[in-house]
Amino acid sequence: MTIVLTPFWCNGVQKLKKAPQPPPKPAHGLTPPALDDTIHYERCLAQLRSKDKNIEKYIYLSALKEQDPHMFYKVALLHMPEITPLIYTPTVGDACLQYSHIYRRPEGLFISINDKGKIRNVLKNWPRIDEARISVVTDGSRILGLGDLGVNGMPISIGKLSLYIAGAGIRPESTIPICLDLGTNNEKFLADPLYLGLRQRRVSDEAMTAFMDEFMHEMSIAFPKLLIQFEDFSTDHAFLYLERYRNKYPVFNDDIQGTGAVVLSGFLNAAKLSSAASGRPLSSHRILFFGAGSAGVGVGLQLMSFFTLQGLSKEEAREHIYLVDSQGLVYNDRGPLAEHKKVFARNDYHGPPITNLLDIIAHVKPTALLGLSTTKDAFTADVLQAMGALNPRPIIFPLSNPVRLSECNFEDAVENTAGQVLFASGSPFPEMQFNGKTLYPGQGNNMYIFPGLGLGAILARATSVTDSMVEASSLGLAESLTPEERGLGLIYPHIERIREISAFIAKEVIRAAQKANVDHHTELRSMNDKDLTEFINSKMWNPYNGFAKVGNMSHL
Ligand SMILES: NC(=O)C1=CN([C@@H]2O[C@H](COP(=O)(O)OP(=O)(O)OC[C@H]3O[C@@H](n4cnc5c(N)ncnc54)[C@H](OP(=O)(O)O)[C@@H]3O)[C@@H](O)[C@H]2O)C=CC1
Ligand SMILES: CC(=O)C(=O)O
Ligand SMILES: [Mg+2]
Repeated sequence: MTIVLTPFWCNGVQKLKKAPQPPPKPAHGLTPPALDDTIHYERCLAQLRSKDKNIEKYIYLSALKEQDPHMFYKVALLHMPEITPLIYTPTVGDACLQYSHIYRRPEGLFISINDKGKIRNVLKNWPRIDEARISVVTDGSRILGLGDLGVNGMPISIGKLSLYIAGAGIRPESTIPICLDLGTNNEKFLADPLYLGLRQRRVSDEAMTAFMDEFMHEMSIAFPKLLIQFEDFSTDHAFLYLERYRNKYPVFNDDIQGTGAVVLSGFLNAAKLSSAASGRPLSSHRILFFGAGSAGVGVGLQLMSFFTLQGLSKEEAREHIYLVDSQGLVYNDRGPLAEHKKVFARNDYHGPPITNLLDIIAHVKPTALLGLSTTKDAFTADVLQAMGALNPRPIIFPLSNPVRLSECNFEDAVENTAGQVLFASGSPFPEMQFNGKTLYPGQGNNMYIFPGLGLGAILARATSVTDSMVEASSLGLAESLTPEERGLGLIYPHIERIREISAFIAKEVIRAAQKANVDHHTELRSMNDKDLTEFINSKMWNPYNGFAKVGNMSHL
């Protein structure tokens, strides 16, 4: 018998403030006689697969999630490789572009600049205040590589939280997707009669900061146990608000820190394979970032921090990293630079700007080329061949999302490096045959990090998310490869193991929180690793067994 959950939007706010109850079993006669959970699961999969277009599959899955969350998460968890690209990148990119047209019902909180001065009243309308543990907050200003989508960014917050639930067993009721509406500079949306957001251009930086200060303060009062994940803020605001709030509230920025962690992890596993082929030590790597925004610089900072842990000075660590932006190689003599790029501006080049990627590669001789530029096909055949000529096993990560903005595809990377490429992309590519061998692309996406990082921070009741916690998530992910996965040459684990991986990452994150003294759940300190892992697993919400058996997180 399938369990039908009444969507909480239908119930009225007052009623919903009560603790969640197990869903009532539908009374006899209210479901068809032969409705069986196992067969219904097959029925749902068949309905999903009958749709031709991914956006239709997205719409079907959104409806299933609302009507029968257990079935939705069961399908998602048992078919992660098939479902993740539908509820997350790349399809979520289309869902955002079309949100104002495909919108059917509210899911999440919308807080606009017009709510300034009374944000508290809006937050009070959230039906499950006591349950709230994690919120993904976007202002829609840089959605994936698609730019300013205004309030159409909401599906990003929804999609990330679905992955928290599927991937780390966060209770559905404990999640709050939030989209802040501070206007949009997207002319097409402003002219669209169906656009769902405020019909005004983005407010000034000053007005935004005043709004953000009130928002963060009121969030901490309304939801005292909440961890906040900032998502897809434009790069200047991403760095600004992370620094402004990170020592005051439990908050992290997924694009800077989550991406930094996932890419460091993949880089470490790739570097092992690359070093085995070249004999070069880790300390000889030169990493070229094509793209110097929140993601590129975030990854650079994470790599630099790792190199300093290996005993290098900050200056020595910095030497390993080269940035390229839309004006070419980033170096000090080039002229004024955006604040976030300065840390990696080169001091060892004084000539005219180098703008062509092939020329930059000839100058830098990189061992690794990472794309975070939103520039489709920037890694041309010539670029890929140049990387192959420089390295027996070149590390090439085209990480821009969605897939249509990827700097190259897997097939081209394989063919232009004689199959030697160590590859990871932001959005998924299919495996391929090359010279009689199956080659597997990695997916270097922060979805491997944030569920475990968030779960660990929540369970530790961390008062802030420290750099050491982020680093622990990264090293935990790198370590979580099984011997079988290493044997296949993978640099990221199979996504089917996401719960196991998230539990491991959460354990590492909790230990790091304890070392940094930011944990408030001090009972966890005396647990050995085995008991701590069991504790983490016992807290994961499980869609298979029905609501009654779900762990209760209300004590956290
Ligand atoms: N795989 C993952 O997990 C993640 C992937 N991403 C992806 O990374 C991408 C970038 O995100 P983010 O850093 O926040 O975005 P930004 O827009 O802030 O950064 C883009 C960067 O690319 C540079 N750039 C743009 N065009 C070119 C070009 N033709 N040649 C060289 N450089 C160029 C820009 O240069 P300039 O500074 O001069 O404008 C800027 O430095 C997005 O597609 C996003 O989806 C982000 C987070 C996680
Ligand atoms: C994956 C992600 O966070 C991004 O592309 O922005
Ligand atoms: Mg993002």
